[in-house]
Amino acid sequence: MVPRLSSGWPSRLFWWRAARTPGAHGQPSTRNGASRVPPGVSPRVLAGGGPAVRRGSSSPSSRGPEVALTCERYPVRRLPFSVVSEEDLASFERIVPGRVVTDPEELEASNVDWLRTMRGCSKVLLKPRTTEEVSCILRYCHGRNLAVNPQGGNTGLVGGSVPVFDEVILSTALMNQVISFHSVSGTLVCQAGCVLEELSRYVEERGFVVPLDLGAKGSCHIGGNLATNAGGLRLLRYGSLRGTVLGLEAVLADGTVLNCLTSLRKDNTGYDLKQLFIGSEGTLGVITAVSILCPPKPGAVNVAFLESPFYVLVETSGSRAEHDAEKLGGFLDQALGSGLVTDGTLATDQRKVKMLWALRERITEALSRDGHVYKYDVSLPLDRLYDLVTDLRARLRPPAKHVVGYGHLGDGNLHLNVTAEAFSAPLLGDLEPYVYEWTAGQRGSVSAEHGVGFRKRGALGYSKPPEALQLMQQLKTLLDPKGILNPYKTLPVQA
Ligand SMILES: O=C(O)CC[C@@H](O)C(=O)O
Ligand SMILES: [Zn+2]
Repeated sequence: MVPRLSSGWPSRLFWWRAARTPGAHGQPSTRNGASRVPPGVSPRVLAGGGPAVRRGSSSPSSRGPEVALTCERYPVRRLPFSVVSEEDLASFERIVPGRVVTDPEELEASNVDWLRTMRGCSKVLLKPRTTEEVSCILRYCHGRNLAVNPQGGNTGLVGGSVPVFDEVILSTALMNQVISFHSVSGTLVCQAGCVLEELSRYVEERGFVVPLDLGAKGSCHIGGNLATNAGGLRLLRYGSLRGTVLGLEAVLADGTVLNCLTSLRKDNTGYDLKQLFIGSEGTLGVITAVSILCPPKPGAVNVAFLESPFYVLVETSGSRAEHDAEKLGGFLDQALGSGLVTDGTLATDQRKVKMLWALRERITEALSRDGHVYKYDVSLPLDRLYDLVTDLRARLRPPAKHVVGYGHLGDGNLHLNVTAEAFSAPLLGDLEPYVYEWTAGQRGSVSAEHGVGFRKRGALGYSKPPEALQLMQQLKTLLDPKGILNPYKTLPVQA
């Protein structure tokens, strides 16, 4: 069911299909089992709808019952870090005056993840504005053996951005300044706490685009994007952050500032150290500033939305509207003529393009309204991408409600989501390790783009050999010997 497109042409390509598990309740399906609209997306949205809901836009407390403490739901033991004392709070107050948050209500939003499935019990949140302040905080915490949870927009889906116990939360929210923008090369240098959507607006006003786009753009921070090596909606077109990031600045666990914030296109001076921090999820250092290459804003954008039983969104971007329209028209004629595609709609004007993208971007939000969501984010060979979904639909019974498969077709990335009314340990047992074994059987990856965080660290062995895991551990010990940075995350669970 994959439309054949000339290689390298589509800039973004997504798909989804939804169906109920046997015996589950939910919205009516069409005869072939596919919903007419993506799950949870109302026809009103299809017809024009409201603005896209941003991940993180609704406060956790406004969305249902109390979230269970992570340490009560999952088998995890607190490591022997110190406990924050009154004296520590006074020291923090000297480092970031007026920006030490201890109010439990304010802390709640930072202790709970966006999915509302993980909750820490941190007693303090710090809001530095500068790299020097981050350095002082880490030097202090290192000396006192206090664990630290670096936090950006808290939009992650693997529990990497919230504390597991009482880690000090170090937020980048106030580190939101653009440092420089080069109007010829498109090189953007900014602090880590800049919100992705605001950066997008900033560079688009100057004729460029950020090479990264996500449903969570309204809340996520660029530093968090780098720390998690976020993939997102433009990866097929512009490649991963590992290619578009030119440099970064990070603060190490002991407070050392590592300034690799270059903007050079070529720099072949030995190890590419910035790559260590991209995707390290705050376990090796706290990213404080980034330098990123922004491509020119495309002059023409076309979006095609093609229909059933799979829904595919194809975006093309180029510089000459007539040329692009002709190519896309040729493809659509061929796809419709061959019966590969049954129906579709095409958009070139901004409003409709945005509306079509909202359908895709809001699936995560829609799923979160369906109860507890078990999320898997796997890379698979393209010809097996959907088999895992079909397989699970046949296997699972209630309390599973919906098994939804969507993702990034062009990247071979399946987002497998299983919903249930509430968390169920037996259902988790039905899903894991089955999903991971299935993925490993295809030589796939158990985390295509969401990272490892707290949730996937037990599954790393399905995608990396023991030697690679050992090297990861050695690097962690080298850079953070006391293990204070984002503990309980990203590295394999220690026996
Ligand atoms: O919610 C998910 O499973 C995927 C979220 C995100 O990576 C997306 O592609 O929309
Ligand atoms: Zn995705």
